[in-house]
Amino acid sequence: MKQYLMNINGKWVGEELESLDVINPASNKKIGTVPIGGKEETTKAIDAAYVAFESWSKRTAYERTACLKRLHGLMLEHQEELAQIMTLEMGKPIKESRGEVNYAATFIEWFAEEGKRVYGETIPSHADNKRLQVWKKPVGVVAAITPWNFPAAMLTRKMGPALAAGCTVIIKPSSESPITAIKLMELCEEAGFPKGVINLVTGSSSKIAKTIMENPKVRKITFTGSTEVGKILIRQSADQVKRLSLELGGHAPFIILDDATIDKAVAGVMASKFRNAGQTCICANRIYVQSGIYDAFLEKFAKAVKKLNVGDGTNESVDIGPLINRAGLDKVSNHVKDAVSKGASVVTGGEPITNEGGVFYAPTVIGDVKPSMIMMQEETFGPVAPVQKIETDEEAIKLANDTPYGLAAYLFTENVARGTQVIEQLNYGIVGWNDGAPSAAQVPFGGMKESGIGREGGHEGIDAFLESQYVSIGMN
Ligand SMILES: NC(=O)c1ccc[n+]([C@@H]2O[C@H](COP(=O)([O-])OP(=O)(O)OC[C@H]3O[C@@H](n4cnc5c(N)ncnc54)[C@H](O)[C@@H]3O)[C@@H](O)[C@H]2O)c1
Ligand SMILES: O=C[C@H](O)CS(=O)(=O)O
Repeated sequence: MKQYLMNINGKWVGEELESLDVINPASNKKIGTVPIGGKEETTKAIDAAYVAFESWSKRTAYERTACLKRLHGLMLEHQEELAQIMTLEMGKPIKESRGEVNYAATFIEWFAEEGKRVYGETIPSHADNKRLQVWKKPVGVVAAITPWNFPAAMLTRKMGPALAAGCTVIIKPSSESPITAIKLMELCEEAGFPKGVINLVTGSSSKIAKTIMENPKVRKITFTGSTEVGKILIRQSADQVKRLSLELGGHAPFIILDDATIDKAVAGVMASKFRNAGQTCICANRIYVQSGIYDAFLEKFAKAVKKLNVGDGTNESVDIGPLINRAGLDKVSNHVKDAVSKGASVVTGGEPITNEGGVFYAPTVIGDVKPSMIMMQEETFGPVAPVQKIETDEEAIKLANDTPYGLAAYLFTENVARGTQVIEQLNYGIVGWNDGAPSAAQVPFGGMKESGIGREGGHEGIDAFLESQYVSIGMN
């Protein structure tokens, strides 16, 4: 059984600490251990990042870009190794894991270039004896806390811009899938990032976060995870006014109007809903279908869902892997039971699948749903697709916006004017219009309302790691 370690100031450490097990959710078997780091280790990581910041922030953007480009190449070279460990530790089908490694690498590649375009400004002066400028500076030491469901991409979506901007980082991956981050750390070493620029700690998230929040050397927290934890971090960050970027929970409405192309809509829902077994922040959580095509859509959709192959993600033919753990399976089961108890009908699926100790749930379509059902209000985070019939565009907009979340929404209609008028009224940071898979490195990804603060990806993604310094120059 491999004992993986933390990396602090260029050294692999933690073998003397108590460790936690990393479990393969497809088999319930232990695949490795990681150290349970706490205050001492986190403080050492912060100190290392703080010291390294002095030199790293003064490197030219071109020097930083060179490290990032080497990391990009190494990620592609090690795609299979990274994908295999990702699938083992969190269950994602291997073909999706390979895709995630490529997707994760695009953030490194895109921000390697973006770092060379951190431009300041000159501002027309109001007085002939003054010159007004805006200089851009890296925010400082950054703590990055990431979720389990995209263990590579959610990390590089933070590391890429932070490092390109000249910041140094402390990474805290999810304890459910820490090994992918450790493997990425190995590649960062090989890419030649100086010691202390990137540090990785594993273990007690609350103790690590508390140490981060109480240390003035950390100027920025970038978090991806649940809204509940995001709210804890907002409260904790207040004492030292730490900068925050928050990528939080979602509850995506998927609206299909009667002029949509049904086959395109089915393909869109399949891509959005069943990616990572429905364990993504932007997957369709509520599917609203206009009455004129409801029956035809439901028939084709259910037929496509029944074809999905469930099993161990290391098998190339598998489409749906396990849920992340027993708690995740129980949540999905409870959401379905709640819906059925309130009058919903199971069109297909609706049951857990017992398979070699793993935690699997059958790809499921639920009909006759109502807004009062839990799955229509909270993230199910599983392969369950609730479908509700709607009559008008206005009804779809009202239902779609009736949530504290505002991350992603989807609309399928072929009518440009109609689509524009609907989307203008949707309170969501991301909208897939006839597209079930909108994510990319060059776009501003993030949510409104309780789905987060700020954006990751695109030029806004690097702005999150920069401070603007206004300089007024007296010429007399
Ligand atoms: N908006 C996005 O881009 C995005 C992307 C991926 C996942 N998510 C959301 O993340 C959630 C699933 O991921 P998860 O289960 O890993 O989320 P989570 O909030 O349980 O954990 C996220 C990270 O925070 C850590 N953490 C847990 N409690 C903490 C605390 N008190 N203080 C500091 N850190 C703490 C965890 O160890 C993990 O590293 C879903 O809600 C999903 O929608 C959002
Ligand atoms: O789970 C949330 C991720 O941000 C989804 S994506 O990989 O960015 O599409």
